[in-house]
Amino acid sequence: MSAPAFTRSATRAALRAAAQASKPQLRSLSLLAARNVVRAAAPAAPRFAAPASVRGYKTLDFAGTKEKVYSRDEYPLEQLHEYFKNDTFALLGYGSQGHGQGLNLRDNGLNVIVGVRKDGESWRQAIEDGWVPGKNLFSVEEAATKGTILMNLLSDAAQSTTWPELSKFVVKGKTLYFSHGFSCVFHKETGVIPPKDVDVILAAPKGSGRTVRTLFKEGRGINSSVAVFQDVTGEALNRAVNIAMAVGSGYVYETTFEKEVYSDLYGERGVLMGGIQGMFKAQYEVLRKNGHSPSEAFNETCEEALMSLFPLIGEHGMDYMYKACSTTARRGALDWAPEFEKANLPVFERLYESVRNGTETRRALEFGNRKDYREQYDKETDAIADQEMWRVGHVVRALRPDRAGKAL
Ligand SMILES: NC(=O)C1=CN([C@@H]2O[C@H](COP(=O)(O)OP(=O)(O)OC[C@H]3O[C@@H](n4cnc5c(N)ncnc54)[C@H](OP(=O)(O)O)[C@@H]3O)[C@@H](O)[C@H]2O)C=CC1
Ligand SMILES: CC(=O)[C@](C)(O)C(=O)O
Ligand SMILES: [Mg+2]
Ligand SMILES: [Mg+2]
Repeated sequence: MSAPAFTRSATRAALRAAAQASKPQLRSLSLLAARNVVRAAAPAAPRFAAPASVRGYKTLDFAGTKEKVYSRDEYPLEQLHEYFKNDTFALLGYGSQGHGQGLNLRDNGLNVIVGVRKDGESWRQAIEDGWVPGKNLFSVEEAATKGTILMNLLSDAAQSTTWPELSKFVVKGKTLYFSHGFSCVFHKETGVIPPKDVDVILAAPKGSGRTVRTLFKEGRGINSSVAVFQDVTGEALNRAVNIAMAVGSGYVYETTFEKEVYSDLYGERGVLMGGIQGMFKAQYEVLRKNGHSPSEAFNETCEEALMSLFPLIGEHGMDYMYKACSTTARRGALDWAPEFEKANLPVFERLYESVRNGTETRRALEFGNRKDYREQYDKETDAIADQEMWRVGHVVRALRPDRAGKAL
C-alpha cells in the first residue's frame, strides 16, 4: 500500500511552501520542514497495511503510540449513498453543528431532514439556509418520528431537558447519534439514559460547525472523533465512521464517549477559548499599564499572533515558528516557555478536575436551560467585544491588506 494521501499532500504542501518562500532563509527552513515530513513518512509506509476486513483505516504512529485513522478517500460518495440508502438523517437542532453537518449531508445528496422548535431562532435560520417547512423542516418530534438516524444536535442543555419527550422516539432499529459525549457520560446530571436496544454513537468534529461547512466547501474535511456508547447491531463503529464522513470529515479518529467529553470540555475552556482570551488580555493589560498605545499593545499581542506566528505553528510546528523568528526572540521564548508552563499547570489541573467531577457540566446545564440563554450569552460575549483590546482589534482588522480601510 502506498503512503497515505495526507502524508503525500503534507509533503507536497511543504515542498510547495519551500519553493514559494521568497527569502533564502525561509526557503531553507521550508525545505527542512519538507524533508522532515518526508523523513517522518518514509519509515511509516509498511504499517499502513490494514486488515482487508476493515475498510479505510490506517494505523499511524503518533510519536510512539499507534492509533487508527480513517480517511475520507476510502469512503467515496457512491459508497455512502449505498450505505445510507434506507436511512433518513433527522438532524435535531440547528446551531453551529446542525448548520454545518446538515448542509454537508444535503450537498452530499443524502436523505436529511431538520427538526427544531417552531418559530425559534433556529427555525428562522434553517429557512434561510433553504430548508422547507413540511418538506425537510419539521418540529423536533416530527423529525424524530421520520428519521432512522436521530442526530441529537440540540444544545447540550436542551438534550437533557428534552430527553423525557425525545426518548419516546428512540426505538429499536434507530440509531442515536451525538456530536459530544456530554449527555451520555454525565447521565447523572443530564438524565439521558438511552434504551438498551439501540446503537448509540458519536461523531464529533474537532472544530466549529462553521469550519465543518467551509472545509467541506473547499473540498477538504475537518478532523473528527468517533466513539461507540452502545453497540447492539455490531455495526455501530462502522456506522459512526460512515456518518462522520457523510457530515464532512476528512480524517476520523477513534475515542470513547468519556474521553471525548473530558478532552472537549477541557480544551475549549483552556487553550482553545478561555485560556487564549485570558492570556491575550493579561499581556495586553500589562502593555497598556506601561504606557504602550492601544494599537501597539494589540498588534504585539493578537494581530501578530493570529496573522503571522500562529499560522506558522499550524502549518509546520512550533519549532518551525521559533526558527522563523529572530535569534533574540528565540532566546527569550525558550527561557520563558517553562515559566508559563509552570504558572499554567495548576490552572489546567484544576480545570480538568472540574470537568471530571461534573462541575462544568452542571454549570453548562444550569446556564443553557435559562429561558433567556441566548440573550445572556450575547451579553457576556458583547462585553468581550467591548473590551478595549477587541475594540482596537476591530480597527486593526479593517486595515489588513485584503480589506484596507473598508470598515473605517
Ligand atoms: N458548536 C460547535 O461547533 C460544536 C458543537 N458540538 C456539539 O454539538 C451539539 C450541538 O451544538 P451546537 O451546534 O453548538 O448548538 P447549540 O449549543 O448552539 O444549540 C443550539 C440548538 O439547540 C436548540 N435548543 C436550545 N434550547 C432548546 C430547548 N430548550 N428546546 C429545544 N431546542 C433547544 C436551539 O434551538 P433554538 O434556536 O430554537 O433555541 C438550537 O437549534 C452539542 O452537543 C455540542 O456540544 C460538537 C463540536 C463542535
Ligand atoms: C468547536 C468545538 O469543538 C467546541 C469548542 O468544543 C464547541 O463548540 O463546543
Ligand atoms: Mg470541540
Ligand atoms: Mg465543545
